[in-house]
Amino acid sequence: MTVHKQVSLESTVLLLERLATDPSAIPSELRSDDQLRKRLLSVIQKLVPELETPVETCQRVLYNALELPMARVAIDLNVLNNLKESSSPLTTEDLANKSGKSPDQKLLARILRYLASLSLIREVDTGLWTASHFGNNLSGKGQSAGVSHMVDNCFAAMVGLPAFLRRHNYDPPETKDDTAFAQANRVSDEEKTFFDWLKTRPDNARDFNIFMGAHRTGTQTWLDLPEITEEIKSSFKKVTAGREGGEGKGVSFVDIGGNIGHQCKAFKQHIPDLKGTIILEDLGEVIANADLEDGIEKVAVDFLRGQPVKGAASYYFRSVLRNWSDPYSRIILGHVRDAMDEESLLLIDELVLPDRGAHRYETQLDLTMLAMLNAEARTETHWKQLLSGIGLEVKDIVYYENDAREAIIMAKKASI
Ligand SMILES: C[S@@+](CC[C@H](N)C(=O)[O-])C[C@H]1O[C@@H](n2cnc3c(N)ncnc32)[C@H](O)[C@@H]1O
Repeated sequence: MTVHKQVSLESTVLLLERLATDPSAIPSELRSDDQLRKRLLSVIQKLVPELETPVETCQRVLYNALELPMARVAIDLNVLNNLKESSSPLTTEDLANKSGKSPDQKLLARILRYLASLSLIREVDTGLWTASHFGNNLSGKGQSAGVSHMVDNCFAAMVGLPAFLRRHNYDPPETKDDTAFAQANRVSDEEKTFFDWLKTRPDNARDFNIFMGAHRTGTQTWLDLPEITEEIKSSFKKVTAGREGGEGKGVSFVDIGGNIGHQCKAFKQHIPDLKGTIILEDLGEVIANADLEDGIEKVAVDFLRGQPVKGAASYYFRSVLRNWSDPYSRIILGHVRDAMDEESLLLIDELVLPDRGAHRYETQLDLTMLAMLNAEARTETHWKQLLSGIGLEVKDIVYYENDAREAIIMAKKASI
């Protein structure tokens, strides 16, 4: 029995070693069978902390803070993309020449050695480098903007969270001005919130805006849900019926805090036959960067102050209310409630956390919202309380991603 166990364990380890050293040997079924792939990933991630010694755990965890900043450097020096685009391995000197930044070569070699030790790139010979699956995964436009956003915009707040929580005796305030973000960045009075701070930092804002187009975790989108798109179509018919101008003058979709219009464009693509105007709302300086097509209009709105578009078929928030604690969310939602017709739909595209067993994708987002904005990701019970407290009734919650439970919460004005 023991011998059998040893033999099968040894052969399992050998097999995994072979796959790690030569990723081309990974069976294609493992990449194509998503369930099996996720099971293997989950088991490996759970086994690592179980098998480590204290020294190994410290080596892995204590220096973790270096990983993302050095990925940021790799992106800055264009290392990942240069390797991805090259058909043959590149030397340190090649990478220095192609970086556009003339880095010191000894420094670059140290950085590359570190990146290779994390598998962000591969070291095929002394001073000779090639791309890796891991590095390629981070090199896309949205992903590399995400790395830059995390390091340049969020890192100080994350690192400062312990001191902030100590200062507040582990009972953080709900205000938008006194945050770990504000404390860590020692912000001036005019830029106390992250969104105010972005106003004078166009490079940081650009990375944030690009990342917003790629920040969701799965491949499904809410627009793949026919039960929701059919509801919008039906609501559009009802809100425009009997109105002057009819369907031609109606508003089908208002994306509130819609950034530079990723979802407005997706909406138009998914429901091209729906008449009516699509409206993108965000702060003036944000929509100034939105490049929109016909049929989508932009309106500069501070959603804490009001909702100018009345009686639209649908009002949509994606990843917005997670930025605001309950008192602010009540103000924002209250303005929308006042603008809604009886038949208008409120669509909240958000994480809906389970009461227990939350996924890492959910818990890490929740605490990032705390660090940046004194805000949070909410459970189903919390969402229902928040909405019913201001006269909005949840009609349905439709989940469309399972790891991080992304869902559409559909609500209407509560009948009086
Ligand atoms: C986390 S982003 C989500 C963007 C977009 N909905 C998405 O899912 O890609 C939050 C958005 O809220 C906008 N925002 C922040 N404060 C605002 C305010 N007071 N009024 C209007 N928009 C605001 C930001 O500019 C940003 O585009």
